Amino acid sequence: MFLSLLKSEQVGRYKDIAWVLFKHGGRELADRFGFGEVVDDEWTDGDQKANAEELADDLEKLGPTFVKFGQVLSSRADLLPMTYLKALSRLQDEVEPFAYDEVERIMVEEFGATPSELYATFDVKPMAAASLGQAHRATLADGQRVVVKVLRPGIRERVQADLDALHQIARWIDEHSEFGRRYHFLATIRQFRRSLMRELDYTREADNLRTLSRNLESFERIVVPAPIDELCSDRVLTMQHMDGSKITDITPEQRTHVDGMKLIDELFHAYLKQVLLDGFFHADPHPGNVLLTREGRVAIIDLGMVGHLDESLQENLLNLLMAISEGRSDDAADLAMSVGDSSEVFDPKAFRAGMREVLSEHREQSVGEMETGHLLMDVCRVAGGTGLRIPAPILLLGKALMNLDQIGRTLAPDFDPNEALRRHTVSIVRTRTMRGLRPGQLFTNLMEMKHFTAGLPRRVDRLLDTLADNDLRFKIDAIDEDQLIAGIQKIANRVTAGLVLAALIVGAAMMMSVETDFTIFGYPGLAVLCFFGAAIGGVILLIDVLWMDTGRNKRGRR
Ligand SMILES: Nc1ncnc2c1ncn2[C@@H]1O[C@H](COP(=O)(O)OP(=O)(O)OP(=O)(O)O)[C@@H](O)[C@H]1O
Repeated sequence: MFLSLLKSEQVGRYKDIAWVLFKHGGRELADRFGFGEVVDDEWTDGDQKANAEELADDLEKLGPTFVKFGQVLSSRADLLPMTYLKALSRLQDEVEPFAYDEVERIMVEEFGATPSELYATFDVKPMAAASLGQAHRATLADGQRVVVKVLRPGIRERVQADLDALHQIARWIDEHSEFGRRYHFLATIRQFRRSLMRELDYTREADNLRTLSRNLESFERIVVPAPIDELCSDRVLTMQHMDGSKITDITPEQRTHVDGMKLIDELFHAYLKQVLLDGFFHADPHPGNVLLTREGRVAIIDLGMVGHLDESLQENLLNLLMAISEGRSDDAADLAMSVGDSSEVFDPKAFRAGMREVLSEHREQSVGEMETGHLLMDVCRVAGGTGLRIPAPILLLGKALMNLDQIGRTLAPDFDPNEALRRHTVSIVRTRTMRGLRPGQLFTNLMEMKHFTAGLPRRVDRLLDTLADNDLRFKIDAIDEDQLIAGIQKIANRVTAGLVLAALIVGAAMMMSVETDFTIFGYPGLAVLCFFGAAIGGVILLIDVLWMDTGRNKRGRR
């Protein structure tokens, strides 16, 4: 057993982690490790909810790395049922704050001065204490209100040790279980390590705030706090204070003061722009990270976790979202398969059937119930269940859109995300075209796909039937070289004759003004002869053209 390979002081921690994973990892793993029957297949909804809450509690007890791990798992619609995703999304990381002495020590180490020397005021009591850091209210010398986030002391070392343990366990699971082969646990942990290590560097979060703020500057109802550069380091982040309440906490009275429909529409548009145009998006827009400011704007905070999409994934995702929102299940399945990575056990037939079922279920929903995020999460669930691995940014996006659906319900219950998706996508495609991002292909895809795909299944069906009957024939019209050359020669002769006739006419016209004794009908004789010559030649050429071409057309029809 792999536990025997570890140092004795690590064993206790590994055991705790392994136990939680196996306890909730399903019967397959539990059996494999001889823990007995931990999970029963015949769960009722109530059992499942209770187990999901228990998983959230167990992860919380394991500490900050696992609280973050739970938050990441909450986007894995391909791996876990919705009840679990919901329980994990609520995972609280309100933990015990650390002492102000530590804050002071970190400030001195980072900037060589204490908070009272660096800020005009600094609230000793933290406004929030999360697993990775805590936030304090402060003001600058010019009176500007700021929030100062300070990284928890010793957190990097602790997270590193936990990640090492998770890495070992994940590798073991991948090598020894069907579950691991299907879901590539190790790849998930590697990615988790990368994103968590980035979250532990506040200079990155400051960069993310700057980038998002720049990308969203055209949205007048959206605001992103600006970092205060001279008071930022990898362990301290000072940024503009956003004066407002969390969307989840707004009162019905506050709601009447804002145009909820416009706000959510702009927020939705901003998200689509982040994902489909900028390829850089806020990966954690849970309602607690979105504030409604006193001026009636939406503030986006906590840019610790961001998602990146390259251009080709953006394009595929755009087409996938359109196919999903229009209920074109076969197109959506094709697109998902082109972005996904098939495991050895992938079953395309079951995937297509699942997609059809999910999209038809959602088609029956009324406008108010439509949830794009939920829909995308369901697509990921079907993919995971049939062995198709969906890229992490799409999973993150599913969760982000689901959070937006929730924010939408709070701000404007009548908001229709599907309609908004279609409307904003058109403007996004236009901007992509103007920016020169593979415009032709994308635009054609979007605008023509609908009509093209309507007839496509029928055409493909017919083609496949013919192939199956071994009755596919090709008709090839070969070119007769001699005839082609004769034809070209004829064209050349006609063009030359035309040019000579044109020259005669121009020459005749020029001679009209020449004074001469030789006249015909009172006009210069040479000019009149040239005109006649040109007219007779023109008529002959015309007859030749009409005669020959009509004859060829008739032959062609025969
Ligand atoms: N710019 C800001 N303006 C106003 N309040 C803020 C601002 N930044 C953070 N806060 C408050 O501090 C809390 C913690 O901040 P934030 O979510 O960024 O911390 P975190 O440690 O990254 O949390 P999490 O672990 O949930 O990601 C927020 O929920 C919010 O109440």
